[in-house]
Amino acid sequence: QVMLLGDSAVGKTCVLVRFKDGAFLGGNFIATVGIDFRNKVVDVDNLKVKLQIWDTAGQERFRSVTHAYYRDAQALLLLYDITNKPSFDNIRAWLTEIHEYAQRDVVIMLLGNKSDMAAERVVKMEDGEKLAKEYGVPFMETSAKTGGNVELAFLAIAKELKHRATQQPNEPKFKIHDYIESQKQKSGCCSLG
Ligand SMILES: Nc1nc2c(ncn2[C@@H]2O[C@H](COP(=O)(O)OP(=O)(O)OP(=O)(O)O)[C@@H](O)[C@H]2O)c(=O)[nH]1
Repeated sequence: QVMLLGDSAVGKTCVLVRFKDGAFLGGNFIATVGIDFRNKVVDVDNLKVKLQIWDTAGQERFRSVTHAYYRDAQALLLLYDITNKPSFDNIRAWLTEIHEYAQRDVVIMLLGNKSDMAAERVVKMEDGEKLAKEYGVPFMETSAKTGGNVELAFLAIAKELKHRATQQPNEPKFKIHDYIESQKQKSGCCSLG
């Protein structure tokens, strides 16, 4: 199981819909109530990995509902919105909650979403990178609108989980940081090959 976490309106539902259906939910913002999930099967080195992805409500009043699901998650995608400073400042509080409720070896990835909104940006990419480094978690900026890095975020998680499940003693360990660094698109844009 993979869980999406972060403040309300950072784009958790949109990132999931982009990954699942390849589309962008523009227009009216409809806050998630409680928790919702979608499945997607991805190919990892010719092996099918089924991701069950839980989309949680960012609003405070649903916190007690979502806490109950943390311990079943193998991976957590923690999102903030690059145009919303408080959503970035709250990441530390999210990480504290994660350490309190999630499994100790859970895979965590930090995502700065809405990278397409360059004109409204208030959180620098370096600040995201710095915070991620401090906590030792992989980081990338994503855009549910253009699709930038969305697929990569889930694929990196799927690869990591597959390696954990099938790791042979003599096999080199999968390095999620290196994989992401070699694959990621630096800008939010989409027109790469
Ligand atoms: N430009 C742009 N807008 C986005 C992006 N992702 C989400 N949005 C918009 O941001 C708003 C909130 O997106 P949601 O995905 O519903 O947010 P959420 O994090 O699921 O919110 P909660 O369900 O309350 O936790 C919507 O109006 C989206 O259209 C993005 O990458 N780029």
